Amino acid sequence: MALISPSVLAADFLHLAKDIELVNQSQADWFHLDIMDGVFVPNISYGMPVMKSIQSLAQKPLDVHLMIIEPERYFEEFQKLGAEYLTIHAEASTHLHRSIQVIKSLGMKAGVALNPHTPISAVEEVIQDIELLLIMSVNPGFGGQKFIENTYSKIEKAKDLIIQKNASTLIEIDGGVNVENASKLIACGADALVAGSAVFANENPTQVISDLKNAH
Ligand SMILES: O=C(CO)[C@H](O)[C@H](O)COP(=O)(O)O
Ligand SMILES: [Co+2]
Repeated sequence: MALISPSVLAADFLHLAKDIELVNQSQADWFHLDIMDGVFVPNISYGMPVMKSIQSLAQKPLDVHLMIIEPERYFEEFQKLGAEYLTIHAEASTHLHRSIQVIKSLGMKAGVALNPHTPISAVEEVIQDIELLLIMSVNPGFGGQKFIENTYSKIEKAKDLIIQKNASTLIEIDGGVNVENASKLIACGADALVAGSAVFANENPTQVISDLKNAH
């Protein structure tokens, strides 16, 4: 069974408490929080005050996906806001190794995200240091985009690397994940699935979370 991380980006922000509570009561494992700065990606999502409100209600670990330049400026703040997994983009961190060590020294689990064009080899030298490898299956910045098919072979390459290096890194897939492609993603080696619009744009989000959880 894969870990399921519903993306709050697709939730109803006018009734955020309702959607957080829905995830609390569901089979989901984590909350996926997308933080965008309008520079690294062409969109601005939400920031610290909203994350603080989410944290106050969330009863599951916060899986925080930073899509911001120079993310190290905010590591301590995200730690205080309760991030369990803090994921930074390889493309946004000049000193990726150092940033990973800082995240871990603050007591968080470190994740690295890769854009669709970035090869798995970009994390070859740090794979043993990270708890999570987030493979973007859309170009980051927006929810509701079409899944990029090349992701399947990329997951297999990531899995090979993890086995070869004897690492225990989890592979997370983010973007365009739904009940239709979940089984194939898991078969290729995905350990965790992020789903935003597939969950919250559906009239029965709890059922979709359950279907994703039970995909095999
Ligand atoms: O990181 C992201 C976008 O940059 C989101 O997590 C992702 O797009 C989830 O949304 P959806 O499931 O609707 O594609
Ligand atoms: Co994300």
